[in-house]
Amino acid sequence: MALASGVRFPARALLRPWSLLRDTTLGRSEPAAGGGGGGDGARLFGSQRVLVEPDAASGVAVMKFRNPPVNSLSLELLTELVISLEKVENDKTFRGVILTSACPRVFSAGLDLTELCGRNPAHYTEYWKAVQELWLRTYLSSLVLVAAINGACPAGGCIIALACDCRVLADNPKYHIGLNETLLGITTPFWLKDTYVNTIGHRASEQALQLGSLFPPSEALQVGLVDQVVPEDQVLSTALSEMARWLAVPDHARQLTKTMMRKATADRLLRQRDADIQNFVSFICRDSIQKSLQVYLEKLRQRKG
Ligand SMILES: CCCCCCC/C=C/C(=O)SCCNC(=O)CCNC(=O)[C@H](O)C(C)(C)COP(=O)(O)OP(=O)(O)OC[C@H]1O[C@@H](n2cnc3c(N)ncnc32)[C@H](O)[C@@H]1OP(=O)(O)O
Repeated sequence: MALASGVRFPARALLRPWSLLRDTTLGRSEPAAGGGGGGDGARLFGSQRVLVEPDAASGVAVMKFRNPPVNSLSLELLTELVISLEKVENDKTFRGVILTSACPRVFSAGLDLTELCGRNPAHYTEYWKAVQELWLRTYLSSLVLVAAINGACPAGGCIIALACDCRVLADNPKYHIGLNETLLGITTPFWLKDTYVNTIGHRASEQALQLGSLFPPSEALQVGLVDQVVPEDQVLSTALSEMARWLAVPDHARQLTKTMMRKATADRLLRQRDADIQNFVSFICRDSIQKSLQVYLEKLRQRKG
């Protein structure tokens, strides 16, 4: 699978990349974006953990994460997301994608902590490459990406949302969004910090990153982390209206402008991807970091209700 930024996929994906995209959505598709039929289109794009509901008429695909219970970003989900996005991007029918969750109450719980605990350096290397790849693929996408955030959106979930062009958040006080890495005893890599700064500014990022702040909807709107907060049942329709606004602009001009705005940030990572991986692997392998993550994961498992 030729991917621009060179992520290594699991062996079965390399041998038969589309094995990850076999249709598992038959009979389960909901109506597609813009009221069109998802039927045959859904068969083209669906995968086990990523449902894609394409609407060729509007040129918009709704991509839903389905990795229950909390859409944690496992290696498999990261891989399927990258492949699904690439597939939609390569189909010139599509000009926009709405990213949302098929799991109730959670957009994404962020990186899968079981991928970060008790594994070996080769696994961490593969995993971090996949994280980088998803970020590059979304951040530099020529498509319009709108996040319809219909649930909690911490850490890696927020990172996906930040890579989109526009964010619509459901107005539920439990749906917090932000980068809370410090509360897990880990730090945000420079390229995610840069994305935060680009979105909410330096001072707000400095404060929010150090405190590991997770913002409820009203505060997320105030700080500029999301563009709209709407009642939960209007998240998708609002995301579609936003999409229409962005698609009203000629593609070439919008794309050139997006590249102009984002290239420097992405280039900083592209110039030092290998060093960033080594940095991550040596950091995550430290005993103290492993301990912090295990304590956090244990607390999560014990915290019920
Ligand atoms: C250089 C160092 C590394 C830099 C990395 C920088 C970038 C990003 C980092 C990250 O993304 S780290 C992950 C941070 N994520 C979180 O802190 C979120 C943790 N989860 C929650 O707060 C809640 O689960 C939720 C998302 C608000 C949902 O709450 P809900 O009450 O609906 O579900 P729970 O009962 O809490 O969870 C159900 C089930 O899922 C497990 N789980 C939750 N989050 C994760 C996760 N991120 N990874 C793996 N597993 C997770 C949780 O333990 C429960 O499991 P069981 O007890 O049912 O087995």
